[in-house]
Amino acid sequence: EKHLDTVVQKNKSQKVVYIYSKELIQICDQMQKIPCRASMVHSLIEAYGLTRYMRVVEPREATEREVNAFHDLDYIEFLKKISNHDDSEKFEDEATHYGLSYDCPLQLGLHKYATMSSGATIVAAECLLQETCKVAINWCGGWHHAAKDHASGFCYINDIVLGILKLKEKYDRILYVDLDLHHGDGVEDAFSATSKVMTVSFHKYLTGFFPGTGSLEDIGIGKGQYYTVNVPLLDGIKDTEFTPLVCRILNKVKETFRPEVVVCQCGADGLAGDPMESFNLTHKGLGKCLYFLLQWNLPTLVLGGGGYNLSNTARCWAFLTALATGKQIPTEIPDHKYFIEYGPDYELEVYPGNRKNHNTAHYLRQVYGAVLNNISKIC
Ligand SMILES: CN(c1ccc(C(=O)NO)cc1)S(=O)(=O)c1ccc(-c2ccccn2)s1
Ligand SMILES: [Zn+2]
Repeated sequence: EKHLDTVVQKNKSQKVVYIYSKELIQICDQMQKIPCRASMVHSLIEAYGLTRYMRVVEPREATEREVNAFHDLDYIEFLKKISNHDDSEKFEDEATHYGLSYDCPLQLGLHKYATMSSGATIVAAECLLQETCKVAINWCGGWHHAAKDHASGFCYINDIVLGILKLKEKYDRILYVDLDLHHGDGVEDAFSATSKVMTVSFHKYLTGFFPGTGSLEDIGIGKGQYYTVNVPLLDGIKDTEFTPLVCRILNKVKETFRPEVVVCQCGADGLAGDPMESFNLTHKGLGKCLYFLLQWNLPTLVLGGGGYNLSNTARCWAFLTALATGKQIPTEIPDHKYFIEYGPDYELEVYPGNRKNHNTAHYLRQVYGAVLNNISKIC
């Protein structure tokens, strides 16, 4: 009896946890800036038959207590208040005060969306805490810009910070890796003064490009000095430069910081073909970065984020899901509800464009040298 129980337990701990429910997808589909993206991602993962190799776990809403562990009460109360009024114009001024304007449009059900997508990340973190899995995935999470007192960059509640606070209940040293095109400012700011959470962000850094933070000189403060790592990059970077840079830096981070758990934000707006028209990455480049992290065999929380070419984002995250489950998937897109969106080739591949790469070898050597110099200061 005991033997069987351990076998079952072991088997469960091998499976990747995949956070999903019809309600979660239906709510996330309503986000104006990424309409139906949640459905496209889930449908492709299901069409590739990957859900059978994962333990599907339903999310719940983040509780007020969990949300207020990071966010200010007045901001969350306001979010709740305007989310249920369709005449939100009368709150215009207050809305702007909380960052709820152009780039974080007001829409009905916003509060429910924010608490569901962050509850999903918290449930994923709980699965890692309970050691019932090694890898937990929430493609509806990864909202790295949300600040404690205001919305920013399409992000309302910072599910990543809430997930890390949950992991802190058990783990002492937590590594956060941000592969999104944009700087993970909200997560960095939350932990810039502590040496217990190391944040490493790879992003486009150019005057006037959102959010404008994340320079080489941005290394953390007080006890957190050197536990914030920023890798500022320029337009046009390709897998061949991005992947080795990421892996070499993460290798040094592992040696010095010795993380016990990893949180990886896999924003897909750095892919070739994204409307952000910045980086020139493919799903394979991001895949090699995630694969490198998974080889550490540490509990790993995998999250989504940006990604505005919806079919490329679905291609990428289906590929990363297959990689996490150790399954090969064919390059032909399987028939499913959104098949038509994958034309004209109907294949998994995302091909790099031939946009100019502004990252010279000299520039990348400078950045790499400065970053490694900072990391080596960690005792
Ligand atoms: C609100 N902004 C964002 C949007 C997304 C992100 C993001 O994905 N972060 O990870 C960050 C900031 S913003 O002001 O820079 C933009 C608004 C609309 C943008 C856009 C939309 C489509 C194509 C190109 N750009 S960028
Ligand atoms: Zn982004």
